[in-house]
Amino acid sequence: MDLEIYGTLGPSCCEEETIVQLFKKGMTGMRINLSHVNLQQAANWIEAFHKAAKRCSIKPDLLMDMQGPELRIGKVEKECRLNEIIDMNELDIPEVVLKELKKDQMVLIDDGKIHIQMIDSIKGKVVQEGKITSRKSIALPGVSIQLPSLTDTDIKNISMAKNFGVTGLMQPFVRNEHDLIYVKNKLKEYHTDIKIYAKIENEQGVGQIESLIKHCDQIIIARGDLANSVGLIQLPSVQRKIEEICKKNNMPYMIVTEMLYSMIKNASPTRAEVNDIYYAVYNGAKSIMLTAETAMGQYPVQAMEYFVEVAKIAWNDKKRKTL
Ligand SMILES: Nc1ncnc2c1ncn2[C@@H]1O[C@H](COP(=O)(O)OP(=O)(O)O)[C@@H](O)[C@H]1O
Ligand SMILES: C=C(OP(=O)(O)O)C(=O)O
Repeated sequence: MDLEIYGTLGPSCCEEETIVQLFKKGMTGMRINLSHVNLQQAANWIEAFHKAAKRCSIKPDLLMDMQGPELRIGKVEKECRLNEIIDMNELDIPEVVLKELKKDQMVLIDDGKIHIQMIDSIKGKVVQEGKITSRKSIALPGVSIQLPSLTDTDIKNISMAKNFGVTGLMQPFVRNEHDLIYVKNKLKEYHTDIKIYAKIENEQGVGQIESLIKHCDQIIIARGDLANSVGLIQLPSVQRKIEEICKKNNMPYMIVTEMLYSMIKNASPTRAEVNDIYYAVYNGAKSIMLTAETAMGQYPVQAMEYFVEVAKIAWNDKKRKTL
């Protein structure tokens, strides 16, 4: 089966033994999210990853997901209750975001799980409640904040990537071809030949896909942030549009985020989730990826088993149809 199946490295799956189990279920590679940790800090996890691969006699992919122009809150732990009034300074928000806050601006935190509506430039009212934890994403719908393609930490991580056996770079919030050309040149500077995966996470990226294709190896439909930008109810339609552009251009693409979300807490998935995996693969995805399910979920190995088994059925059905 020529399908790439990824998990995300995190506290729930960082032991060598767990990674061995994930490989045995059929995982072909892992992603490390460098918004939560840098390569040096993750050295033990990455060593466990390579040892596990050796024990399973496989050569897996290791993708590093950069910080890039993505906005996140700092180190915070806060339960936000419906209608509670919050002082936004408490959330350790980047300065560039604080500057944009004004009455009625919506603020979406953690891939849109928590919604805060500003009542002035400092205080906001919780209109969709939830618990905020450290380094979650923050988005201001309708506001475009210009940030560099890579952070200083990203560049340090690129300089170390080869030593850690990284095979691919996931570039977040790709806005135009210049983001990818910049990344490609940075990789060249450090003599790394690692592949580039372009994450499409907002409307700007969706509008640019055709121009991105010649500068990357794969397009990623990163549904977490993408849904914040296009609106959750538009997500399936936008996903289909990206898939069609990729297929028309023979461009491999990956589908990621919340594919087995309920398995963060439950030992088996929902009917809707297994359908999502099946149609992602049946419709032509080259790669699929689990995120929080393996990184911080309670059932990382069981989640991978469902992921791989459903994907295999879809892959075989697709092959039979095209014969
Ligand atoms: N390297 C890590 N160290 C600690 N926690 C992590 C790490 N990677 C992921 N996690 C946890 O798993 C969650 C889901 O992972 P991921 O989808 O990569 O993050 P996010 O949604 O924040 O971009 C994160 O929000 C974080 O709580
Ligand atoms: C995978 C995604 O990116 P991140 O985990 O950085 O939010 C996503 O937005 O779907």
